[in-house]
Amino acid sequence: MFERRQPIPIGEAVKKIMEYQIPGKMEYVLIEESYGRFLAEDLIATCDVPHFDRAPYDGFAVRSIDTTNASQSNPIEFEVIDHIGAGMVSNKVVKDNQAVRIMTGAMMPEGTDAVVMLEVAKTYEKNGTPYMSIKRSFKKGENVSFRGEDATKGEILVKKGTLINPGIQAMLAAFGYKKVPVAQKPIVGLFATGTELLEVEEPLLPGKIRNSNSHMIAAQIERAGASVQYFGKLPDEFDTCFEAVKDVIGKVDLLVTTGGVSVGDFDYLPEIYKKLNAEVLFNKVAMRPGSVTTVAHYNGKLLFGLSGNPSACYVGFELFVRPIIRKQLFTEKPHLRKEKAKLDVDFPKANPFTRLVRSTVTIDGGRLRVSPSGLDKSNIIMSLAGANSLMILPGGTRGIQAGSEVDVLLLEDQTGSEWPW
Ligand SMILES: Nc1nc2c(c(=O)[nH]1)N[C@H]1C(S)=C(S)[C@@H](COP(=O)(O)OP(=O)(O)OC[C@H]3O[C@@H](n4cnc5c(N)ncnc54)[C@H](O)[C@@H]3O)O[C@H]1N2
Ligand code: MOO
Ligand SMILES: [Mg+2]
Repeated sequence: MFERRQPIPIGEAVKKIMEYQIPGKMEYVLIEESYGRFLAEDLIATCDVPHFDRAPYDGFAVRSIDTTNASQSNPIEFEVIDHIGAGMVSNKVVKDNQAVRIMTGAMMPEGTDAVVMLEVAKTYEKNGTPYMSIKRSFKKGENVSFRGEDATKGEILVKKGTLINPGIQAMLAAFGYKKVPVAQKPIVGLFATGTELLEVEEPLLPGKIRNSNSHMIAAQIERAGASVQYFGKLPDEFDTCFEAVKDVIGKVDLLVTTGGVSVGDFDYLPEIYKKLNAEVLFNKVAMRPGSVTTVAHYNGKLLFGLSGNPSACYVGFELFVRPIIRKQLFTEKPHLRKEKAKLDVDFPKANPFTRLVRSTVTIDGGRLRVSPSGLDKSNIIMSLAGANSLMILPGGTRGIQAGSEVDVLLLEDQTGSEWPW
């Protein structure tokens, strides 16, 4: 008897997956290798930045009190007693009407509390001794970059789970993190199933197609922040697939398969889950494409049976695999970022399931606009190239008109959402 599957809403399916507590793991990598990784600990200031008062301009370090009476009609003269650049430290103590010629980044000499920019000082020599004079007063602290103005020791600056960007690289260096605590990349095992599949380099044959999904998913796994362990393609043969799947489960953190998950005579994933005695969390989701996406739990591991249809596979990955990867990377917002956008075209046909349309979001006058990036069928590959988002069209009895506001999930954005539905 044919077993009819019971579709569950997307939000419920995501929830079932996210209930699995798969703890993230930490490792240390050299700062040179940390760009693009996720912080495994809060980034804390290990020192004040800067850790000394310094000059933000090229000029003269003075005691502001000596400048009080300076004016256009009353220039005040200073004897220049030392000359320092960044990295140099003056050992002179600056006294009444004395100054140190100082360059940007150099430490303020003892006794000084203001910097006169080169442009406003008149310089000259008297008997071989350098002097300078100014025609305006300077306040205490004027033109000084103070110790700790950028960061104070002990301050929490970046939260655990944040993607390391070039700015964070600068901070890590400034605080002396030669080794950076980052989230270990979860290892995602990957199989493509299908007797019809050819390798990329093989010539086309009748009834056969090139295996494009494994390359697509490998890239999605990397985009999500994990490592892919590709185990190759499998023919649609039960025993071969069962043994192969069983064999690798212990070697990976998550296992993704593509194809063979629907109700066809050669779709063996459902039977494989049964024979493994895996707990199937769901085998039908009320969405298009990707309705056949099946997720099972076995021996502490999640097994993701993504559809063989390329677009269905792609969408299934982004909705269900990405967040569990991001969770293991300590991200607080593991889901795709959800925003509102104005729809550019009509979708007159009703659909009972929520549709996730591969789309292109553009920014127009500061507002998001969205249109499909190509044909909206689950067996389509080409619409994926221009997809920077998934437009969410709620299921129902009516279509949706151009000009309506719709939700979009942004595929390239790193901010994320806590919980989309
Ligand atoms: N009677 C029913 N038939 C189908 C149903 C259904 O509910 N009842 N669901 C349809 C839906 S929706 C989808 S989506 C597909 C899902 O099929 P499977 O996930 O079992 O995948 P396959 O049958 O193995 O392949 C489907 C399709 O995708 C191509 N494919 C597979 N692997 C790859 C790959 N690595 N690279 C590129 N293309 C691949 C494959 O050749 C097929 O054309 O089932 C519907 N049927
Ligand atoms: O799983 Mo299918 O993708 O709904 O067309
Ligand atoms: Mg099938």
